[in-house]
Amino acid sequence: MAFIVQQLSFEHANGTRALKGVSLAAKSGECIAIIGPSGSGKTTLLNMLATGLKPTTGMVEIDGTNPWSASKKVLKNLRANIGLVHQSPPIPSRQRVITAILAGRLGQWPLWKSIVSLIYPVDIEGPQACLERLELSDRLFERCDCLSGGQLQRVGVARALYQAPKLLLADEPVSAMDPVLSDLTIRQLIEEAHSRDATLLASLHAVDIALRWFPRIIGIRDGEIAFDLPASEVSESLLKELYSSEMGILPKQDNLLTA
Ligand SMILES: Nc1ncnc2c1ncn2[C@@H]1O[C@H](COP(=O)(O)OP(=O)(O)OP(=O)(O)O)[C@@H](O)[C@H]1O
Repeated sequence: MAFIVQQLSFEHANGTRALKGVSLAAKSGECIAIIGPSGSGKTTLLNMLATGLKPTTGMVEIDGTNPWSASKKVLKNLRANIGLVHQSPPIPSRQRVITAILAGRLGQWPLWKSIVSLIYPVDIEGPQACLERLELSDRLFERCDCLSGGQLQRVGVARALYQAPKLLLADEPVSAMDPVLSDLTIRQLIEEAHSRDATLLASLHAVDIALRWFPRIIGIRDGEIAFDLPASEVSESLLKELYSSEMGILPKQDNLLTA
């Protein structure tokens, strides 16, 4: 699902300007990584595309629709086609893994089915298949508060795979995983996007993973786009500039590529 944002700005209630005039566009089926220092605005941008935050100024258009001037019905349909993987999945701790994954389709099901799914699993094979892709199928009936941080993140990814959205947004989806599982999980997200011509936009602190898997890289710093380039054109000096501290301290290349 294509999207366009133009001159997008967002100011938090306390006056922090998290985004300052961001413009970018993505086509259906594109896979894009957003990288940048902590606090640069990555989560804010993803939340705006997920229609969870309304821009202070600027325009968002997803699949040709401005969510903030759309009717309730259109907005509901749009949201059912947008999946957001949170860095810390907002899953009630006592919930079972299967229920958490089924919740991915709450926006697509009629009300009665959504309510039943919270009490009784209305589908077992679907969630199981999503967990298998992430090597977690043995945890289908486990309670979420019995999982590690990295396992819980994979449940959040499984929920998005089960939802099968046309716009897949992922906010630091592998930050709690080891390198092997991080690679596996990102590969699954990319394959999912390719198989359904869905657009994938993922924020990542692991620059090596971003460069390895994503053809297009957007660098964001202090609420502004620093670069938007094919991965092959993201140079060491661009990365050093992106991550250099306000104090002028430059990161070592080794640190960037193993973040
Ligand atoms: N609820 C909030 N109230 C006020 N300021 C906020 C709020 N949430 C985030 N911010 C500020 O907005 C800016 C952008 O934050 P954001 O979470 O988008 O950055 P990020 O790039 O995702 O950071 P990280 O990599 O650490 O997750 C930061 O300066 C942050 O302190």
